[in-house]
Amino acid sequence: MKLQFALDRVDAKTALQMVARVYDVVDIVEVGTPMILREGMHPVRMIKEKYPALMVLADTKIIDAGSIESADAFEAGADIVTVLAFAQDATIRAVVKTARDLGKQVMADMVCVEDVAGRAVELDGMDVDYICLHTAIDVQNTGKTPFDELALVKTVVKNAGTVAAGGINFNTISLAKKYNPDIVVVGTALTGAADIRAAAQKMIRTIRE
Ligand SMILES: O=C(CO)[C@H](O)[C@H](O)COP(=O)(O)O
Repeated sequence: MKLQFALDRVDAKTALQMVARVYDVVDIVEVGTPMILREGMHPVRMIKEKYPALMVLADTKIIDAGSIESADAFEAGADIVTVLAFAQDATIRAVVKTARDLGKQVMADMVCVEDVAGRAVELDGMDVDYICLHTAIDVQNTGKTPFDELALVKTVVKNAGTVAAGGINFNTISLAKKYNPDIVVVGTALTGAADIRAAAQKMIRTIRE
C-alpha cells in the first residue's frame, strides 16, 4: 500500500516546505483541489522540478474538457490526474487517452457517486488506473469513511487499483490496513502534525508493519 500525502489547506510556499520534510518518506504528493483553485498548476510544477523522482498527483477533479485540462496538468509535471467518476464517459475516455499518449496515469474520484459498484465496473472498462473511494471533507464530520465502499469496489474491479481518501487519520489508518487499498490518501492528519516527518514515518510504519 502506498501513502499519498495530500496538500489542500496550505499555500505553495508552505507546501514546498512540507514536501522537503517528507519527499523521501511518502510515495505520492497530491497537490489538492483547493490549492489548484488558488494557485493553478504552479505548485505542481515547483514540486516536480525540485523532486523529479517523486510521484506528483494533481487533484484536478476534471468534469469536462478532459483532454485540455489533463494535458495542462501533465505538462506541468503531474504523473497522475484525477477525473470525477460521474463525469460523462466521453470525458473519462479523453483523460485516459491523454494519459496514455503521455505515459501518465488517471485516478477516478468516486465522490458523490450513488451506484458505486456499477460505476466502478464501467470505469474499470474505460481503463482508468485507479478508482478512489472518497469521503468529501464536507461530510467527514458525519463519521462516514470510504472503507465500506472500498470493500465493495474491490469485489467488482478487475484491473484498476483502489484508493481510499477522506479524513483518514491515526485512529482510522488501521482500517486502511484491513481493507488494503493500493493507495491510502492522508492530508490533514499529516499537515496538522507538529512534526510532519515523524507523523509520515509513523503512518508508513502503521500501513507496512
Ligand atoms: O481530495 C481531497 C478533498 O477533496 C483531500 O485531498 C482528501 O480528502 C484527503 O485529505 P484529508 O485527509 O484532509 O481528508
